[in-house]
Amino acid sequence: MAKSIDVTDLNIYYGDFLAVQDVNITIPARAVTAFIGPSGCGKSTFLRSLNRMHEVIRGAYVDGKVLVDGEDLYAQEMDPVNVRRKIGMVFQRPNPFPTMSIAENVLAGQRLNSKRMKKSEADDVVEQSLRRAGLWAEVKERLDRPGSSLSGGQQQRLCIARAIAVEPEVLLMDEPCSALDPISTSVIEDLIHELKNDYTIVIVTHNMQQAARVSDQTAFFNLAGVGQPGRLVELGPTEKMFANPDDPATEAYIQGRFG
Ligand SMILES: Nc1ncnc2c1ncn2[C@@H]1O[C@H](COP(=O)(O)OP(=O)(O)OP(=O)(O)O)[C@@H](O)[C@H]1O
Repeated sequence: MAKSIDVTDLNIYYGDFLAVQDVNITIPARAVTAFIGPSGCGKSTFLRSLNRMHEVIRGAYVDGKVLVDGEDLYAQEMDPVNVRRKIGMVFQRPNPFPTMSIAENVLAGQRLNSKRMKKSEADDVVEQSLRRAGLWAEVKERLDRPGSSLSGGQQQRLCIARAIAVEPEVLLMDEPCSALDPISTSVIEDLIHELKNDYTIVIVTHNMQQAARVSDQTAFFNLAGVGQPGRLVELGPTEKMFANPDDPATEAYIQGRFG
């Protein structure tokens, strides 16, 4: 199920503006890769290029290659909708469909893919996805209540359940805990740890402790200067990146000297 991602010479544009320049990176399967770096260096932009969400913005495009287990995401015959099904995304603010029930929220991806399911099959997807997202015990008695009736941390786990219900190969998470309290954050971090047995996970985070806790490898992005594109400065095993990075800018950022 989980797949590795190989990015070669990727440039990412918003119209004429080159936001991220010349990224080369391999993201391994069944591991967590963290993207860190100061505001505006292109972490979210790069993340969105990994499931073709970037091009949803008018005038936005990329050049270079993104291969998922050798398959070119940007090949002409590749359907972006299918790409987004295989490479799921969880956003900063929990965004369940507010009027849909908890169960319908979990099934929303399936419905979008117009997958017809028997009731028993749908019930099974709901239960399994909520179990995997660590939310089942808390919501099993109220599956028909609206998604908006849950707390922020529960809503984020519901969004994770929705993302994994379609059995993606990769899970992209853009600051998934930044709107959550410390207890919910810790629940989500445990969940990430659990999910990496089956998924390729990429997480953008501003929280250095979180990157150190949850990730196996860390990628540090930075800007060469104001108005310059973001670049991948250093990539390495998380322990090494935090204890003994090669680049002085990585060290300065991790130590909180800028950003
Ligand atoms: N929709 C957009 N249209 C034009 N430029 C954009 C758009 N979104 C982001 N940018 C620009 O692209 C660059 C990278 O932004 P991005 O949001 O990817 O950075 P980031 O590292 O994720 O920042 P943060 O940590 O603050 O979320 C910035 O210069 C930003 O202004």
